[in-house]
Amino acid sequence: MALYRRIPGAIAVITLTNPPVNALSCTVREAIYETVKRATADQEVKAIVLCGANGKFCGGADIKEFSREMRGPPLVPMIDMIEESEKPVVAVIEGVAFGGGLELALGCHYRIAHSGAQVGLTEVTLGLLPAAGGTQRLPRLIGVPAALDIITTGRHVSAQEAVRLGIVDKVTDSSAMEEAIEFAKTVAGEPMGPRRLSLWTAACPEDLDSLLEGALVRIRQRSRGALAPVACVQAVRAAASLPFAQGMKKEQELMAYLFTSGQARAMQYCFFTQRAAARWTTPSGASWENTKARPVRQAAVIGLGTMGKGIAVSLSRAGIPVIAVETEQKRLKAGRKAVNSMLTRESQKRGLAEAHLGSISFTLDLRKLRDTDLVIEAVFEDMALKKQIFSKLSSVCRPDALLCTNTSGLNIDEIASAASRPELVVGTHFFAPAHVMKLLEVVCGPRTSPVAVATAMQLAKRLEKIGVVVGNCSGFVGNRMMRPYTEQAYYLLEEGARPEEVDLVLEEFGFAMGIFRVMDLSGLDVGWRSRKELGLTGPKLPPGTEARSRGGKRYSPLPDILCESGRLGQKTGRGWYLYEKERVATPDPWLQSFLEDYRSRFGIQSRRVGQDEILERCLYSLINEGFRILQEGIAASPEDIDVIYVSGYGWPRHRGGPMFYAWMVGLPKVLDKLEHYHRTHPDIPNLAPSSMLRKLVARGSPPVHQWRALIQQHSSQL
Ligand SMILES: CC/C=C/CC(=O)SCCNC(=O)CCNC(=O)[C@H](O)C(C)(C)COP(=O)(O)OP(=O)(O)OC[C@H]1O[C@@H](n2cnc3c(N)ncnc32)[C@H](O)[C@@H]1OP(=O)(O)O
Repeated sequence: MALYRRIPGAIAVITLTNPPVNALSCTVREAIYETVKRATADQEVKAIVLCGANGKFCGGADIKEFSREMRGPPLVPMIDMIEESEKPVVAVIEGVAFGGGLELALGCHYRIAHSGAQVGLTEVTLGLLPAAGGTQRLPRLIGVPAALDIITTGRHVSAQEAVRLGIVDKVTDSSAMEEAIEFAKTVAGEPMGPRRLSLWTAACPEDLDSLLEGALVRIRQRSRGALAPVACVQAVRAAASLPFAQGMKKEQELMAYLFTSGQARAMQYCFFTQRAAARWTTPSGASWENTKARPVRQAAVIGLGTMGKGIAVSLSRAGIPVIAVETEQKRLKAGRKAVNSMLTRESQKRGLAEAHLGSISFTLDLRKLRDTDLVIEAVFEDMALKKQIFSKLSSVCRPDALLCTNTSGLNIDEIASAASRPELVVGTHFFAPAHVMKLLEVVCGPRTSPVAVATAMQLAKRLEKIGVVVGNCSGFVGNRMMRPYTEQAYYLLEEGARPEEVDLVLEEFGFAMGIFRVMDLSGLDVGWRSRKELGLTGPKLPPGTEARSRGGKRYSPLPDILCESGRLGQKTGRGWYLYEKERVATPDPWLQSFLEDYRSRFGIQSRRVGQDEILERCLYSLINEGFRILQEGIAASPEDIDVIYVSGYGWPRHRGGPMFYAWMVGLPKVLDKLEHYHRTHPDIPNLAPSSMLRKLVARGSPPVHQWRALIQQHSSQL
């Protein structure tokens, strides 16, 4: 709702009241209409102040209403009504003014912000555009180039930048409300015509076409295939070239097209699932609601390799004092230097004073961890080494200290077996670079206690990461699903495709990089090392093993052969591609003839592999593994899998995540295709459709949010 009160000085104050973010629900819109009408009709009122309750102006339209039938007054005429008011309307921006919230403020005649506030036209992140006049008023207010950037990225703009750009008229460190009231008194009685943005003309550069073309190029690089940012560019073009009323018409047309699109649905699904992941539960009844996290006042990181350094920086950035441990003086020195320079860059970028960072001390002595609340071990993926460390930690750390292992796939329970308190051992799978990537898989072993899970999830929140609770199995959720995906990519090469063909299909789907470019970037030796450890290649491979088969299943030795010949990816200048200019991947003629030789050596008839087959075999095999993960209770819900893929594996947000995508495609189609590919490739068992997929199809393919109820009938590893 919106509360109305009159205060001395002939001011009407209208307060949006809809916790937690004062979203513009149907009731709020009705109340705004009513209260603004009341204020404009009241002879005693000379100016109006519009604010939000609880220190937040407004988080925009109520996203929950998007999936229901639209009720109540629409936003556009409501904002027009405010702009048309003869009495000045001053918006008090505290906390946030996002999406429709900022559009509402742009309809006001003045905007006063608190220094801690943020503004933004965030609609594009929900697959929409700012269709309550935002695409037409913002360019008129701050010019086309700056508006184009804000509208197409949906980025959050600080109050300081907002005042610099002219989005707000004033920023204050003290009470924005008091400032606005005093200001409103000074402008009462002035003509408001010049303050109506709809009457302004957008300042536009001469080379408008090249500005817009440049934006489209950046959009294609950032989110290929996404409709909303392209529509945003078209709407801003209208603001630059058409009168306001026609621009508004264009904005509405574009919105009508986006609003019902699958992409908008997918992105709104991502918004809610990301928040739902924090509300973890386990079948034992433990949950975020009934389990208290232990406070973490001091943390330690063991190992200052790539992951350890990023984790230490993340902790420090969250204001947590860190003790960083290494085994050798040389490594300690190099680690300290790297961490300190990362922190310096970080504080410069964020304008943070050092006081806001947690201190980091460096040591070779594990005994220094005796008072630590939480330790994150981040050494190499070597089970024996990890167990040794956990055994030592058990004797040096406090009995209640939480012991976390940063592993991308090792058995948490085996690591925990080396600790004297296995219930306090939890997996924290960070993603590289750990101070940048948002995802944290919190891996729960069979003996991990709810308190350990709660503390790790709370830590994720403090580190501004998205924590997702997963069960213990090789590769957990994310990496386990990657395996069949990468394997299919190798098999497609064996059968006749080229790396650039596979990558192009995946990039057109929306991944920033195809799988072969990703492997070249991270280094082919990463997978090689783990295949050697698993005895799939290298010295542990039993003599006489068939080259293209392991345990009766198809195996591709292609990546092993590349590694053996020193092609490790970007770092060696060649991998699946050639890198003559640093980081620029070009198709390599050598690889082409190598693949031809390989096929003829193994008697493989090369064929033209179509784009549909590339996409289906790669994605459906990954999705199929997702269904198996659900069946085994390794993930609590399909939504959790989708959060993992969107926030940690570059799955395009406008496709919602693999499980959501499967549902959008149609589960019967996914099942049918998997059956087909399994029939034609019986030596690839993971193409056999999972029983969970069959079950969902048999039940009429219910929407994703209903799967959880079906899953609960199965076993759970959580
Ligand atoms: C007719 C079409 C018109 C479209 C124009 C629009 O306005 S589209 C909406 C544009 N708004 C946004 O994009 C803002 C989305 N919200 C946020 O970015 C953040 O929630 C926040 C406002 C920055 C607050 O962040 P914080 O971390 O403090 O809290 P949460 O994100 O956890 O949110 C708290 C709960 O509030 C729910 N919520 C947030 N925004 C909205 C919203 N606009 N509509 C409905 N609900 C919203 C959020 O889901 C959380 O709910 P829980 O049930 O507690 O999970």
